Amino acid sequence: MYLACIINCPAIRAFGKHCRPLSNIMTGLTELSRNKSFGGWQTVFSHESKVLGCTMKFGVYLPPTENDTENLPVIYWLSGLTCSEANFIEKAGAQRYAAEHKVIIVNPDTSPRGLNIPGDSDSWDFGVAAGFYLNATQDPWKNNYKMYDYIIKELLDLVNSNFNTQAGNQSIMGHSMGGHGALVLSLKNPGLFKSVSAFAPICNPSICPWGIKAFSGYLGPKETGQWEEWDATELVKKYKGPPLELFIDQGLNDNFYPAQLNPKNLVEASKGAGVPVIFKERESYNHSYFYIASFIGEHIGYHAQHLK
Ligand SMILES: N[C@@H](CCC(=O)N[C@@H](CS)C(=O)NCC(=O)O)C(=O)O
Repeated sequence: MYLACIINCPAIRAFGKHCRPLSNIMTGLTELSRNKSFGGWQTVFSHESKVLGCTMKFGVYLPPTENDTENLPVIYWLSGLTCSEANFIEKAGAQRYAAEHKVIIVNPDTSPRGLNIPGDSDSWDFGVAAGFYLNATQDPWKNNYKMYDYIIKELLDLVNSNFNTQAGNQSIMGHSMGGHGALVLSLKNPGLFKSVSAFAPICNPSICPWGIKAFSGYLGPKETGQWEEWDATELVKKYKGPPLELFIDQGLNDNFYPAQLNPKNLVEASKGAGVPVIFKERESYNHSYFYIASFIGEHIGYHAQHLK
Protein backbone atom coordinates (compact mmCIF):
# COMPACT_ATOMS: atom_id res chain seq x y z
CA MET A 1 0.00 0.00 0.00
CA TYR A 2 2.77 2.40 1.04
CA LEU A 3 4.90 1.45 -1.98
CA ALA A 4 1.96 1.81 -4.36
CA CYS A 5 1.23 5.20 -2.91
CA ILE A 6 4.81 6.38 -3.47
CA ILE A 7 5.00 4.98 -7.00
CA ASN A 8 1.68 6.56 -7.93
CA CYS A 9 2.45 9.91 -6.40
CA PRO A 10 2.11 12.36 -9.35
CA ALA A 11 5.03 14.45 -8.15
CA ILE A 12 7.32 11.44 -8.24
CA ARG A 13 5.98 10.06 -11.53
CA ALA A 14 6.42 13.46 -13.13
CA PHE A 15 10.01 13.60 -12.01
CA GLY A 16 11.06 11.85 -15.20
CA LYS A 17 14.02 9.70 -16.04
CA HIS A 18 17.24 9.20 -14.18
CA CYS A 19 15.95 9.30 -10.70
CA ARG A 20 15.21 6.47 -8.32
CA PRO A 21 12.40 7.96 -6.31
CA LEU A 22 12.21 5.20 -3.73
CA SER A 23 15.86 5.41 -2.84
CA ASN A 24 15.62 9.20 -2.77
CA ILE A 25 13.06 8.90 -0.05
CA MET A 26 15.08 6.28 1.77
CA THR A 27 18.29 8.30 1.78
CA GLY A 28 16.63 11.48 2.90
CA LEU A 29 16.84 13.65 -0.20
CA THR A 30 14.17 16.29 -0.48
CA GLU A 31 13.37 17.63 -3.91
CA LEU A 32 13.09 21.42 -3.74
CA SER A 33 12.58 22.25 -7.39
CA ARG A 34 12.40 20.69 -10.82
CA ASN A 35 12.38 22.48 -14.18
CA LYS A 36 12.40 20.90 -17.60
CA SER A 37 15.42 22.11 -19.56
CA PHE A 38 16.76 20.99 -22.96
CA GLY A 39 14.73 17.80 -22.74
CA GLY A 40 16.06 16.91 -19.28
CA TRP A 41 15.46 18.15 -15.74
CA GLN A 42 17.24 20.79 -13.72
CA THR A 43 16.61 19.79 -10.14
CA VAL A 44 17.62 21.02 -6.68
CA PHE A 45 17.71 18.77 -3.63
CA SER A 46 18.38 19.27 0.05
CA HIS A 47 19.63 16.77 2.60
CA GLU A 48 20.97 16.63 6.14
CA SER A 49 24.74 16.48 5.87
CA LYS A 50 26.38 14.32 8.53
CA VAL A 51 29.82 15.66 7.65
CA LEU A 52 28.89 19.34 7.87
CA GLY A 53 26.20 19.08 10.53
CA CYS A 54 23.64 21.18 8.64
CA THR A 55 21.11 21.09 5.82
CA MET A 56 22.75 21.39 2.42
CA LYS A 57 21.39 22.00 -1.06
CA PHE A 58 22.80 20.83 -4.37
CA GLY A 59 21.75 20.97 -8.02
CA VAL A 60 21.50 17.97 -10.33
CA TYR A 61 20.96 18.31 -14.07
CA LEU A 62 19.55 15.08 -15.52
CA PRO A 63 19.83 14.95 -19.31
CA PRO A 64 17.23 13.25 -21.51
CA THR A 65 17.88 9.56 -22.14
CA GLU A 66 16.46 6.75 -24.26
CA ASN A 67 15.35 4.70 -21.27
CA ASP A 68 15.02 4.91 -17.49
CA THR A 69 17.86 2.56 -16.70
CA GLU A 70 20.76 4.06 -18.64
CA ASN A 71 23.68 4.96 -16.36
CA LEU A 72 25.51 8.19 -17.19
CA PRO A 73 28.80 9.89 -16.23
CA VAL A 74 28.79 12.84 -13.83
CA ILE A 75 30.58 16.19 -13.92
CA TYR A 76 30.85 18.01 -10.59
CA TRP A 77 30.88 21.82 -10.62
CA LEU A 78 32.26 23.84 -7.69
CA SER A 79 31.27 27.50 -7.48
CA GLY A 80 33.18 30.53 -6.25
CA LEU A 81 32.99 33.04 -3.42
CA THR A 82 29.53 34.43 -2.57
CA CYS A 83 27.73 31.69 -4.54
CA SER A 84 25.09 29.19 -3.52
CA GLU A 85 24.05 26.29 -5.78
CA ALA A 86 21.81 28.74 -7.66
CA ASN A 87 24.40 30.89 -9.49
CA PHE A 88 25.70 28.12 -11.73
CA ILE A 89 22.24 26.70 -12.42
CA GLU A 90 20.83 30.07 -13.45
CA LYS A 91 23.77 31.72 -15.20
CA ALA A 92 26.22 29.22 -16.72
CA GLY A 93 23.95 27.82 -19.44
CA ALA A 94 25.37 24.34 -18.87
CA GLN A 95 22.11 22.42 -19.35
CA ARG A 96 22.20 22.64 -23.16
CA TYR A 97 25.67 21.07 -23.34
CA ALA A 98 25.00 18.47 -20.63
CA ALA A 99 21.95 17.35 -22.64
CA GLU A 100 24.00 17.25 -25.86
CA HIS A 101 26.79 15.15 -24.30
CA LYS A 102 24.47 13.08 -22.06
CA VAL A 103 26.24 13.86 -18.79
CA ILE A 104 24.76 14.54 -15.36
CA ILE A 105 25.98 17.75 -13.70
CA VAL A 106 26.00 18.04 -9.92
CA ASN A 107 26.74 21.36 -8.21
CA PRO A 108 26.92 21.69 -4.43
CA ASP A 109 26.76 24.80 -2.27
CA THR A 110 30.02 26.54 -1.32
CA SER A 111 29.98 26.22 2.49
CA PRO A 112 27.91 24.98 5.41
CA ARG A 113 24.80 27.14 5.98
CA GLY A 114 22.57 28.15 8.84
CA LEU A 115 24.98 27.34 11.67
CA ASN A 116 25.39 30.93 12.92
CA ILE A 117 28.97 30.41 14.02
CA PRO A 118 30.19 33.77 15.41
CA GLY A 119 31.96 35.62 12.58
CA ASP A 120 30.71 33.35 9.77
CA SER A 121 28.89 36.18 7.99
CA ASP A 122 31.17 39.14 8.71
CA SER A 123 32.80 39.13 5.26
CA TRP A 124 32.00 37.81 1.80
CA ASP A 125 35.34 36.04 1.38
CA PHE A 126 35.37 33.99 4.61
CA GLY A 127 32.81 31.79 6.37
CA VAL A 128 29.40 31.42 4.74
CA ALA A 129 29.75 30.97 0.93
CA ALA A 130 33.51 30.78 1.30
CA GLY A 131 34.27 27.23 2.50
CA PHE A 132 37.32 26.86 0.21
CA TYR A 133 36.74 23.10 -0.24
CA LEU A 134 39.12 22.22 2.60
CA ASN A 135 38.86 20.67 6.07
CA ALA A 136 39.33 23.35 8.74
CA THR A 137 41.51 22.49 11.70
CA GLN A 138 40.94 25.63 13.79
CA ASP A 139 38.20 26.62 16.21
CA PRO A 140 35.41 27.55 15.73
CA TRP A 141 35.41 26.15 12.17
CA LYS A 142 36.83 22.65 12.50
CA ASN A 143 33.59 20.85 13.40
CA ASN A 144 31.61 22.03 10.39
CA TYR A 145 33.83 23.65 7.75
CA LYS A 146 34.80 20.38 6.06
CA MET A 147 33.75 20.93 2.45
CA TYR A 148 36.54 18.61 1.24
CA ASP A 149 35.21 15.65 3.22
CA TYR A 150 31.66 16.64 2.33
CA ILE A 151 32.32 16.27 -1.39
CA ILE A 152 34.74 13.33 -1.32
CA LYS A 153 33.12 11.26 1.43
CA GLU A 154 29.44 12.23 1.36
CA LEU A 155 28.23 13.88 -1.84
CA LEU A 156 29.76 11.41 -4.31
CA ASP A 157 28.18 8.47 -2.47
CA LEU A 158 24.87 10.27 -2.14
CA VAL A 159 24.78 10.97 -5.88
CA ASN A 160 25.83 7.44 -6.86
CA SER A 161 23.24 5.83 -4.61
CA ASN A 162 20.34 8.03 -5.75
CA PHE A 163 20.83 8.60 -9.47
CA ASN A 164 21.63 6.43 -12.47
CA THR A 165 25.34 7.16 -12.58
CA GLN A 166 28.33 5.26 -13.91
CA ALA A 167 29.95 5.18 -10.46
CA GLY A 168 33.61 6.14 -10.74
CA ASN A 169 33.18 7.73 -14.17
CA GLN A 170 33.24 11.35 -13.04
CA SER A 171 35.05 14.62 -13.73
CA ILE A 172 35.24 17.94 -11.91
CA MET A 173 35.34 21.62 -12.83
CA GLY A 174 34.84 24.92 -11.05
CA HIS A 175 35.26 28.68 -10.92
CA SER A 176 37.61 30.85 -8.87
CA MET A 177 37.46 29.41 -5.31
CA GLY A 178 35.67 26.46 -6.94
CA GLY A 179 38.42 26.18 -9.57
CA HIS A 180 40.88 25.90 -6.68
CA GLY A 181 38.58 23.23 -5.21
CA ALA A 182 38.41 21.26 -8.46
CA LEU A 183 42.20 21.29 -8.83
CA VAL A 184 42.90 20.39 -5.19
CA LEU A 185 40.31 17.59 -5.07
CA SER A 186 41.70 15.98 -8.22
CA LEU A 187 45.37 16.39 -7.24
CA LYS A 188 44.72 14.94 -3.75
CA ASN A 189 42.75 11.96 -5.10
CA PRO A 190 44.66 10.55 -8.08
CA GLY A 191 42.35 8.69 -10.44
CA LEU A 192 39.12 9.72 -8.71
CA PHE A 193 38.23 12.20 -11.45
CA LYS A 194 38.82 11.41 -15.12
CA SER A 195 39.51 15.07 -15.94
CA VAL A 196 39.64 18.48 -14.32
CA SER A 197 39.10 22.01 -15.60
CA ALA A 198 38.91 25.40 -13.95
CA PHE A 199 37.69 28.88 -14.90
CA ALA A 200 39.82 31.65 -13.34
CA PRO A 201 40.95 29.39 -10.49
CA ILE A 202 42.74 30.55 -7.36
CA CYS A 203 45.90 28.65 -8.29
CA ASN A 204 48.30 29.53 -5.48
CA PRO A 205 46.17 30.44 -2.44
CA SER A 206 49.14 30.50 -0.04
CA ILE A 207 50.34 33.76 -1.61
CA CYS A 208 47.14 35.65 -2.52
CA PRO A 209 44.95 37.81 -0.22
CA TRP A 210 41.83 35.56 -0.48
CA GLY A 211 43.86 32.43 0.25
CA ILE A 212 45.92 33.93 3.07
CA LYS A 213 42.76 35.11 4.81
CA ALA A 214 40.97 31.77 4.40
CA PHE A 215 43.94 29.55 5.25
CA SER A 216 44.87 31.64 8.31
CA GLY A 217 41.31 31.36 9.63
CA TYR A 218 40.58 27.73 8.77
CA LEU A 219 44.07 26.19 9.09
CA GLY A 220 46.04 28.53 11.37
CA PRO A 221 49.42 30.12 10.62
CA LYS A 222 51.43 29.05 7.58
CA GLU A 223 54.15 27.77 9.90
CA THR A 224 51.93 24.81 10.85
CA GLY A 225 52.77 23.39 7.41
CA GLN A 226 49.11 22.77 6.49
CA TRP A 227 48.75 25.38 3.76
CA GLU A 228 50.70 23.45 1.13
CA GLU A 229 48.26 20.53 1.50
CA TRP A 230 45.51 22.75 0.07
CA ASP A 231 47.44 24.69 -2.59
CA ALA A 232 47.36 23.36 -6.17
CA THR A 233 50.72 24.93 -7.03
CA GLU A 234 52.32 22.98 -4.17
CA LEU A 235 50.28 19.78 -4.65
CA VAL A 236 51.13 19.45 -8.35
CA LYS A 237 54.83 19.26 -7.49
CA LYS A 238 54.27 15.96 -5.69
CA TYR A 239 51.48 14.53 -7.84
CA LYS A 240 51.88 10.79 -8.38
CA GLY A 241 49.12 8.83 -10.05
CA PRO A 242 47.41 8.21 -13.36
CA PRO A 243 48.14 10.84 -16.02
CA LEU A 244 46.17 13.99 -15.27
CA GLU A 245 45.97 17.05 -17.50
CA LEU A 246 45.03 20.41 -15.93
CA PHE A 247 42.74 22.54 -18.12
CA ILE A 248 43.04 26.13 -16.86
CA ASP A 249 40.93 28.90 -18.40
CA GLN A 250 41.56 32.58 -17.70
CA GLY A 251 39.89 35.80 -18.88
CA LEU A 252 42.46 38.54 -19.46
CA ASN A 253 40.15 41.36 -18.34
CA ASP A 254 39.43 39.68 -14.99
CA ASN A 255 39.74 42.23 -12.17
CA PHE A 256 41.12 39.50 -9.88
CA TYR A 257 43.84 38.54 -12.39
CA PRO A 258 46.63 38.02 -11.70
CA ALA A 259 46.86 39.05 -8.01
CA GLN A 260 44.28 36.65 -6.57
CA LEU A 261 44.55 33.91 -9.17
CA ASN A 262 48.20 33.46 -10.26
CA PRO A 263 47.63 30.77 -12.93
CA LYS A 264 51.17 31.14 -14.26
CA ASN A 265 52.58 29.88 -10.95
CA LEU A 266 50.59 26.68 -11.41
CA VAL A 267 51.53 26.39 -15.08
CA GLU A 268 55.24 26.68 -14.20
CA ALA A 269 55.00 24.24 -11.29
CA SER A 270 53.13 21.74 -13.49
CA LYS A 271 55.77 21.94 -16.21
CA GLY A 272 58.44 21.24 -13.60
CA ALA A 273 56.47 18.25 -12.33
CA GLY A 274 55.76 16.82 -15.80
CA VAL A 275 52.01 17.36 -15.43
CA PRO A 276 50.54 18.60 -18.74
CA VAL A 277 48.51 21.82 -18.72
CA ILE A 278 46.15 23.40 -21.22
CA PHE A 279 46.23 27.13 -20.43
CA LYS A 280 43.66 29.15 -22.39
CA GLU A 281 43.80 32.93 -22.15
CA ARG A 282 40.60 34.68 -23.25
CA GLU A 283 41.08 38.22 -24.49
CA SER A 284 38.65 40.80 -22.96
CA TYR A 285 36.70 38.35 -20.74
CA ASN A 286 36.25 39.17 -17.07
CA HIS A 287 35.53 37.06 -13.95
CA SER A 288 31.78 36.83 -14.38
CA TYR A 289 29.30 34.16 -15.41
CA PHE A 290 29.12 35.91 -18.83
CA TYR A 291 32.66 34.60 -19.30
CA ILE A 292 31.80 31.14 -17.91
CA ALA A 293 28.72 30.86 -20.13
CA SER A 294 30.87 31.66 -23.17
CA PHE A 295 33.14 28.64 -22.65
CA ILE A 296 31.15 26.16 -20.56
CA GLY A 297 30.27 24.21 -23.72
CA GLU A 298 33.96 23.77 -24.51
CA HIS A 299 34.65 22.53 -20.97
CA ILE A 300 31.74 20.09 -20.92
CA GLY A 301 32.84 18.79 -24.33
CA TYR A 302 36.38 18.33 -22.97
CA HIS A 303 35.14 16.33 -19.97
CA ALA A 304 32.75 14.29 -22.13
CA GLN A 305 35.76 13.10 -24.18
CA HIS A 306 37.43 11.82 -20.99
CA LEU A 307 34.22 10.21 -19.74
CA LYS A 308 33.48 8.15 -22.89
N1 LIG B 1 31.64 40.18 -4.02
C1 LIG B 1 32.86 40.31 -4.77
C2 LIG B 1 32.85 39.50 -6.02
C3 LIG B 1 32.72 38.06 -5.76
C4 LIG B 1 32.72 37.29 -7.04
O1 LIG B 1 33.09 37.78 -8.14
N2 LIG B 1 32.30 36.07 -6.92
C5 LIG B 1 32.30 35.20 -8.06
C6 LIG B 1 33.10 33.96 -7.70
S1 LIG B 1 34.70 34.40 -7.11
C7 LIG B 1 30.90 34.81 -8.44
O2 LIG B 1 30.71 33.78 -9.06
N3 LIG B 1 29.92 35.60 -8.05
C8 LIG B 1 28.53 35.27 -8.21
C9 LIG B 1 27.93 35.61 -9.54
O3 LIG B 1 28.55 36.27 -10.38
O4 LIG B 1 26.77 35.18 -9.79
C10 LIG B 1 33.10 41.74 -5.12
O5 LIG B 1 32.21 42.52 -4.91
O6 LIG B 1 34.19 42.04 -5.62
